[in-house]
Amino acid sequence: MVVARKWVYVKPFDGLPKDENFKLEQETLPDELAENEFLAEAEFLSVDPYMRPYMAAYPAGTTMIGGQVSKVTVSRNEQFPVGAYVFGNFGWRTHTIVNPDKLPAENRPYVLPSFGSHPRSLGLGVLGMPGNTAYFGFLELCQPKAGETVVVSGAAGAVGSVVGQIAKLKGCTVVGVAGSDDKCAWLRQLGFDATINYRTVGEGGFAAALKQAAPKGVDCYFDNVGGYISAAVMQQMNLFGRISVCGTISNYNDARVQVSDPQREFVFKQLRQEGFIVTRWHKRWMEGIEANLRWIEEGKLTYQETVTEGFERMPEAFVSMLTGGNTGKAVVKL
Ligand SMILES: NC(=O)C1=CN([C@@H]2O[C@H](COP(=O)(O)OP(=O)(O)OC[C@H]3O[C@@H](n4cnc5c(N)ncnc54)[C@H](OP(=O)(O)O)[C@@H]3O)[C@@H](O)[C@H]2O)C=CC1
Ligand SMILES: C/C=C/C(C)=O
Repeated sequence: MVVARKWVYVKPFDGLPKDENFKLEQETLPDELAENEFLAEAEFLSVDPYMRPYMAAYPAGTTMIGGQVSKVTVSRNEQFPVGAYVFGNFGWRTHTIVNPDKLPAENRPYVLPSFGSHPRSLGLGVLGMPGNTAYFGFLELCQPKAGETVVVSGAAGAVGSVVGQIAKLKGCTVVGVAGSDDKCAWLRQLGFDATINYRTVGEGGFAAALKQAAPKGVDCYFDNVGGYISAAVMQQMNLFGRISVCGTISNYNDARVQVSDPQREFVFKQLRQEGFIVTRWHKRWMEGIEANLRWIEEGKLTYQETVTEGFERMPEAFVSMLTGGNTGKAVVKL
């Protein structure tokens, strides 16, 4: 008999998530698997920003959504043999019975490719959804060219840190915006040409700091945060600039801030802005993972993880990530 533990969303979020929004529960799983099913035992779980806005679409009583790296411990599906490690969007739970055939194509679990000497947890970060968000969301939408200036907000996180490094690989000058001096120092170690600690310069000083960091203006903006940071970057875009809108974490917990109307910039500088959800590229998923793994193996792409130990600490790790407690990818190890 397998008893799964799971974190249930028991009360709608209001502002920053709090303990009262979550309840740790148990669920006894069936003893027998049906044909095509397998049992997955979680090893690493992901905490991601999207969980905050996406949960608004789910009723109280739903298990928290999310990806995990897990081990197949029992199987009646030859594509997922016992002992294989898989990525799946199984939610915040320790054990899950899965029938992949019943899931939509863009949400199917997959067996992790070999990461060589690198940890399997990278399947939640640079070699998983956030890494692919950087790879496709930046290269496809920004179409960067050597010599251009790229600004990345949320630059020291899972997605942003990879975007900035790919931009350097493409020969760009890269400016990273992040929320602490330590994060900025790490970005410069990664090769970022300039950094801005947005918390130190504040909203009033941001435009001047950006002008100093990007004196030739901005050709590509990879936007992870929205709000006043993005409004200021829009004002300093160059002719024919491209903006990839990846996320707006600055307003996931709060009301949207008022920013000045950016439309004028779009007309006179002939800018192009496009939002995306990374599953748009689900048919090319392994291309992104293989490219990022190759760059890691070649020493051209570096990663960092912030690991919280213990399933019972999932809500704590989630809130910490939303408030800047992570550098690189935030994961929870069971
Ligand atoms: N479109 C898509 O398909 C996808 C979009 N995303 C989006 O990408 C963004 C980054 O995700 P991910 O890399 O996983 O997360 P991160 O690893 O970057 O973690 C979140 C970070 O956001 C920063 N942050 C929090 N509040 C603010 C704020 N008010 N202003 C500026 N920065 C803030 C914090 O860093 P700091 O200390 O710098 O403040 C925090 O560490 C999110 O907006 C997310 O929704 C992610 C995956 C897929
Ligand atoms: C898949 C993730 C989406 C966002 C907006 O974070």
